[in-house]
Amino acid sequence: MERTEFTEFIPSLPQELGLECMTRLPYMAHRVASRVCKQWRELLESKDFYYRRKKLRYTHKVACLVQAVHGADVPQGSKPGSSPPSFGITVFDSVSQTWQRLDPVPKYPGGLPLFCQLASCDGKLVVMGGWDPVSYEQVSHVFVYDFPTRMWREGKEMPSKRSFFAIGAYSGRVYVAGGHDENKNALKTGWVYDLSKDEWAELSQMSQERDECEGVVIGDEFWVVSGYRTDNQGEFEESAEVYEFRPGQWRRVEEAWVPGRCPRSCVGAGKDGKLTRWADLDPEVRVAGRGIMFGSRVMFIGSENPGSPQGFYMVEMKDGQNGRLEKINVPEEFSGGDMPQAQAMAQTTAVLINHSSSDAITDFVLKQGNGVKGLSETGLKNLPKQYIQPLEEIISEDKIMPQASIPIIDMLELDGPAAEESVLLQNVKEATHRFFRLPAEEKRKYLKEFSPSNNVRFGTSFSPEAEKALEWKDYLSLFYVSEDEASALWPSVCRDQVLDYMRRSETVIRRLLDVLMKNLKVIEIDGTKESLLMGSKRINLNYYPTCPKPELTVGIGRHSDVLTLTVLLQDGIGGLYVRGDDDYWIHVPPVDGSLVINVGDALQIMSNGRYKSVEHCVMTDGSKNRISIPIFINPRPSDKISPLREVLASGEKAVYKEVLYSDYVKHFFRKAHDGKKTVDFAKIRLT
Ligand SMILES: O=C(O)CCC(=O)C(=O)O
Ligand SMILES: [Fe+2]
Repeated sequence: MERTEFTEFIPSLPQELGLECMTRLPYMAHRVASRVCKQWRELLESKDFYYRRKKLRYTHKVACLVQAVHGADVPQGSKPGSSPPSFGITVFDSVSQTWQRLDPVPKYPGGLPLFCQLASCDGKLVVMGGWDPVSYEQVSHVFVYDFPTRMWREGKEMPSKRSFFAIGAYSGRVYVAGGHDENKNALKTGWVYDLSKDEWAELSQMSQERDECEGVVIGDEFWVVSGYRTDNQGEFEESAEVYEFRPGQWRRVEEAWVPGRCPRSCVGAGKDGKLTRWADLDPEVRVAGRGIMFGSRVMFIGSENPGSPQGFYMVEMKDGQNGRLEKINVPEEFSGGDMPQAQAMAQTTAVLINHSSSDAITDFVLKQGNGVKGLSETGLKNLPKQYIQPLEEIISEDKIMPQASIPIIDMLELDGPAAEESVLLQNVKEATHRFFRLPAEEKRKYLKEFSPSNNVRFGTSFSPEAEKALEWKDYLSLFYVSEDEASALWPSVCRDQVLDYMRRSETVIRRLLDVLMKNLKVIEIDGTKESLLMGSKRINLNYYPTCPKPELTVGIGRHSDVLTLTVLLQDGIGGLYVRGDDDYWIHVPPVDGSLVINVGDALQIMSNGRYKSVEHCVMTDGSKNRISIPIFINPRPSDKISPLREVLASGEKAVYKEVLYSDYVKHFFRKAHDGKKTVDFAKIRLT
């Protein structure tokens, strides 16, 4: 029997009809469909087919997000102690509600350069610049993604290196302006890249330098919003520059932006076609800030409450008012809330760009932070004054209230006169800086894999194995066993000063515990109680390097400490927040010569909930390095903790059961920071 050649797209359907069916196939199904046969692949990848779909209006916009990719391989030569952050481009189709990840760009098996900029131009996705994720050097690569063929190609490199610039595309060209060069000099220059000719040309200069400005194309203008000058690092300006495509010249606009506020990711063209801060658009997403227009709909990335997980939302914008906010279901793999970050180089997250599988209309770029842990701009308050007072006063007036978890206490009489105290504090801060200034190879010796002792550990983040996002922090953690052990094993650049500080903080710790216990009717801290309350000690030297994108990450996510008390010395930078009774966050300002005392979970359990452990977190700073030095006062690992006998003596019902402290700590470290949930581990459940 003679074999029939199937030349139809769909066997037994006339070619015309088969083509009609193929045209209706949504873009997100093209990848799979192109594997059906050569004929389908050729059709789906052809330009004519794309124009046909476009003409018949079967194309629509999709959003492209730069998201962290978990579990990527660690390239050789990466920074010590960490795998470089790995990012990929996710495509979200709001019509079919489907999510896909694009192949990595050429040269970057891990996905993308860090901090690269994206634009959509002529239906193609253009990726420019950024940093090499291994060496953290600026790169000038250009990559272009073609959606029909799903292929990347390399474009002509940018004329020189430039990061954190504004980008926008218009009529087959990509415009870049501002940012900074290799030497961190803010730039007022700009370039234009012609996509089809693969050529770069220089633009005229803006009126001033604009580092970390943000770009958006509105109508036939390229807006370069805010940014700051080299000498005013981080001082975001209120002005913008507008490049008018037609005459090809810049115009300066004053009062275009909220001064001091970073514009990155937050800028868009609103429904009236004017420059908009997405954060102002929908009050329901209280920690919004990132958005993308899909015609009359806007996709938001944000949280409903400060600190609560970040989600994706869609809102219909009707005339003059916003419609109901719908939560978009995001498969776990693409939820992108927490972003993995490299050691002390935590960073970007997502760039959402408006491209279409077919047609790019307005280019827009949006970065999504791991705002998951971010705090709302509105929910912040300053620490009430009554918490800032001398230790003597607090103790003598019995002011440590059962509910108080955040007294800041003047560190009077550590163990000696005040002048000595300030030298002591200065010394330990300097020792901390000395340690973090050591060359990487030196610090590396104390990484988990290499450290001579489990009691000395250099690392990053909190529970790196459990967290999807690492925190923007390095630390040296020193568990105190004995003076001899410490002298032998702790790094010599800081050992003596740290030991001295620990030794002399003993007095203040005992006095605090005395008064805390007195309030619980514990008359005497005998040997057993002493072990239970302060049987083991650890000191951390925390280092939060300047973060190029502070709005996108955190130093430490929201958590409470597991222990009895934390005695924390911070430098003058600030950034520590504690959670107040309501859902607002209080900044704990640095007060010279003072310590911050945090009540921990173990004390909450032992006091049967009369003292509450304090939830806190640390925000990153865009222009300064910060250090902090907490001393962690713990029960011993082998102690069983439960509400104290004295607390229950009057018949009060125990709220917490007895738990082995080491089990409690293990439970804490098994997961990422999650506010105060750990304490539920010890809660007695009422059935
Ligand atoms: O750096 C700070 O201010 C807080 C540090 C902290 O919360 C911790 O190490 O548990
Ligand atoms: Fe803490």
